[in-house]
Amino acid sequence: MDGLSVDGLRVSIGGTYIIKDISFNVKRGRIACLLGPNGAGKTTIIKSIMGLMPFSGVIKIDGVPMDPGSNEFKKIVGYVPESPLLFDSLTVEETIQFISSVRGLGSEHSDWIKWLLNAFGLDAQARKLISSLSIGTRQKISIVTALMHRPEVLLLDEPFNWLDIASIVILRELLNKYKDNGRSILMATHMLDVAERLCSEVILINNGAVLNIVDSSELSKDKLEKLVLEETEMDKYVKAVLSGNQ
Ligand SMILES: Nc1ncnc2c1ncn2[C@@H]1O[C@H](COP(=O)(O)OP(=O)(O)OP(=O)(O)O)[C@@H](O)[C@H]1O
Repeated sequence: MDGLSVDGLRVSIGGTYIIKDISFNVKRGRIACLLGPNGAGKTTIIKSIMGLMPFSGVIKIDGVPMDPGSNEFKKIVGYVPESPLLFDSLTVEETIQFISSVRGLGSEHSDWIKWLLNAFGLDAQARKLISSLSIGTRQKISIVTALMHRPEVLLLDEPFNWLDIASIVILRELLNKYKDNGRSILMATHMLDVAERLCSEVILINNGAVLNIVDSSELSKDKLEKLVLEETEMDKYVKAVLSGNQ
């Protein structure tokens, strides 16, 4: 099963490589989690795969090299950015209509979009301006807009941020189903409980490089916390802080 593959990804800013020759793949039917400290490079990896940052390397979907900026790529990929990127002056309804029109979605998508809006409790917000909504509600709209064209590959940057408990459970189960239907999902997260429940493999990142890729069937939550702290050497920092005088 092919899915998403990333080969030799490098990102240079001001002459310094902030992503250094990273390679991994996310097969169909798998969820890979990018885990690592703040500033490790998780968002940069996702943004470069989306074509939002200049990079070198090869991105393939199902074995086919893709140009991240192309329409073909956008049709098969869904993206939830670190913070919702929406137009403040549109209503929720207009936002959905706008994205449907840009993506050329026809009436065959209507039931699925209605289902998504209902699942995240957005029906009642239809006439409200984006600017008037809470950050959690904007995040739900960002998730709906990433899913409405039923993409084969999902790139999610901290998708659970700001969500209430019900939405966390709904998104978690939705992603599980999505994975079981043979899609590939790459997700950056700091939430170890989510990683433990959802991820097929954990890609540990630090200083712009892959430290390790671990199949999560081998990991319990406690082990995952220990693994992330030890592999990134954050354990030394945590010990030093906690053993200091307060
Ligand atoms: N546009 C930019 N200009 C300069 N440096 C950048 C830029 N974007 C990212 N970086 C640097 O690249 C490194 C990786 O940042 P990135 O946002 O990818 O980390 P992250 O793992 O997603 O962190 P977090 O967990 O805090 O979200 C950081 O050192 C950051 O300062």
